[in-house]
Amino acid sequence: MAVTTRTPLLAGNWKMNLDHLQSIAFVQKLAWSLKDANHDFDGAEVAIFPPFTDLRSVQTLISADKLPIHFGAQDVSAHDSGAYTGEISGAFLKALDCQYVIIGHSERRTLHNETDEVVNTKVLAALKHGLVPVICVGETAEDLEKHGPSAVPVAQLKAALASVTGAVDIVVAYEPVWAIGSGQAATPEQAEQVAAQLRVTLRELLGDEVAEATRVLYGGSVKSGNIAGFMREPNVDGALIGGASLDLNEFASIVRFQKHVGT
Ligand SMILES: O=C(CO)COP(=O)(O)O
Repeated sequence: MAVTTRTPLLAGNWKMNLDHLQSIAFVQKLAWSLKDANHDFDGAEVAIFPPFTDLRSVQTLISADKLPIHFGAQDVSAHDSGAYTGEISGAFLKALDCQYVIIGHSERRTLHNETDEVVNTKVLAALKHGLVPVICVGETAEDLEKHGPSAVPVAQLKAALASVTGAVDIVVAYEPVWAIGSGQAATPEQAEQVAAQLRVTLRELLGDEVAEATRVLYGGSVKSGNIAGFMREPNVDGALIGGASLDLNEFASIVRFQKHVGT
């Protein structure tokens, strides 16, 4: 059996919370808190996804103080530039040192009618601009009842990766829609089952090497009280955390649950 060398990723999706001043205070306190706790930043990567208007402030702080915290945006335009009022180009995000961008979050799929095709064009745009897409997939409660746990997430991943080839750097986040913000997280076994299927899909589409290297995260009502269970699962390489990432102590506690790499 292959040994995993994937570095776990604990990522906070702030959604539409915290302005740029609040984000600066939060990132400073988070860095102090993790440093105080001797967090092994090489053993578990920490990333935050603030609103667009915070990114410049976060970039400046992280770069000036050399904080070992990664960051990304919550969305990206499928287009490079032009008459697209309100949209943000991947080139602009790259210029702000964003490493990641969340694509296809269920809130964008439902509130902004993002189809699988739109998600795919955004994934291609992210890769073109050197950003790592965090591709979100997940089934609704109705899908779960009708099609079982893996069918919809696997189909969404296949659609998101249309025309994607080669040794790409991507992250996949399995976020069951019924678990987001509901307080009702999936069980670690449920998350593992779907994560394993997503990895099989990655293997089919992009080959063994990419499938082995790609982090598959679980997201949906992750808290400090349930993170350990998810981190024990072999195919779950971290978490995408919403509500709990806005609470400094909660987020710091979640981040500190490290998975042993290389076993
Ligand atoms: O949507 C999520 C992260 O992207 C999960 O949100 P909650 O952790 O608030 O359930």
